Amino acid sequence: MAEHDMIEPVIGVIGGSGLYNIDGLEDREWRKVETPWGDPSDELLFGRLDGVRCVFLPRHGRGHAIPPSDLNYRANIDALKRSGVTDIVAVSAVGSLRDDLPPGSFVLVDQFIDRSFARQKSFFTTGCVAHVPMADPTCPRIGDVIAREAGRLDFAMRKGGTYLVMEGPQFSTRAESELYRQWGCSVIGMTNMPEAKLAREAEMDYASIAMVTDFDCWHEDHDSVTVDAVIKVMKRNGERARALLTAVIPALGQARGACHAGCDRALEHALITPADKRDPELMAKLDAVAGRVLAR
Ligand SMILES: CSC[C@H]1O[C@H](OP(=O)(O)O)[C@H](O)[C@@H]1O
Ligand SMILES: Nc1ncnc2[nH]cnc12
Repeated sequence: MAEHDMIEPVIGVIGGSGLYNIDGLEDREWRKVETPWGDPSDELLFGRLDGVRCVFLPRHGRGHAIPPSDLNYRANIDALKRSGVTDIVAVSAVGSLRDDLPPGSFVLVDQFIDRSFARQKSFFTTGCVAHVPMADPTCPRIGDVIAREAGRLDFAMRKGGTYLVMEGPQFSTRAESELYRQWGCSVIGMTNMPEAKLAREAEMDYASIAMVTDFDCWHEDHDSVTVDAVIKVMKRNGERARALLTAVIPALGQARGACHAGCDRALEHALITPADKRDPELMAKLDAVAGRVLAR
């Protein structure tokens, strides 16, 4: 896309623990989307909110049956891209690593430390190598819109924070939790990587709203984190996230030019394998993710 072209954005929402649906969608329809990377977590929910096209995907599937390490992150991102999504708002439950982010806090994440290790992290495997920039892993344009709408709703949200991605599914040990605090991390979760990396490779703008459910295990006034405790806070967080999305989606959906941060052109200078050395089978699989740059 050239910088002066106008687009009608399509907003993708990836719902994490506690968010399996979104409110107020017109023309709603759950549809199966096939991808060359396998099956996404579930069918995708298509619809419109105030006329803005949006597509919702429950990250762990409806019924939350898929753990973080078994999620097919590539299929999830490809399915959204294939469905026309331009902007992704990811919503996730997290533990807090800071005293001033108690359960119930919302954080607009702007950095990640990726400690996950048992996942497929790239669309670009042997046969076509690409290295996209990740210095700023989230889209500041989407972040500004979320922060503005949160402000309008009088909704407290911390702008900026580092999300430590652990492999899981077990929660962290106290020593790990203390280490991540020393590293200056704000929150801990299990899913935003490789999701954010793959969104960047697929040239989709990605923002992450982290909803704090617990103090992980470092906090002296709190016991170890348990799923029961997490679920109690998660229900309330989920309701508030749905209210926020009802405002954010129509605001993000206004016609716009290219992203000033360049997220939608991340592959522009990323491919290193020359055209005549690329694997045709892999090229076919990359049709949705990299079609813009491979077509020329
Ligand atoms: C239910 S607590 C642990 C679980 O919740 C988070 O999931 P998501 O990021 O999809 O909201 C965390 O990453 C774990 O997968
Ligand atoms: N403490 C925690 N650690 C990892 N993922 C989480 N998701 C919610 N709380 C979490």
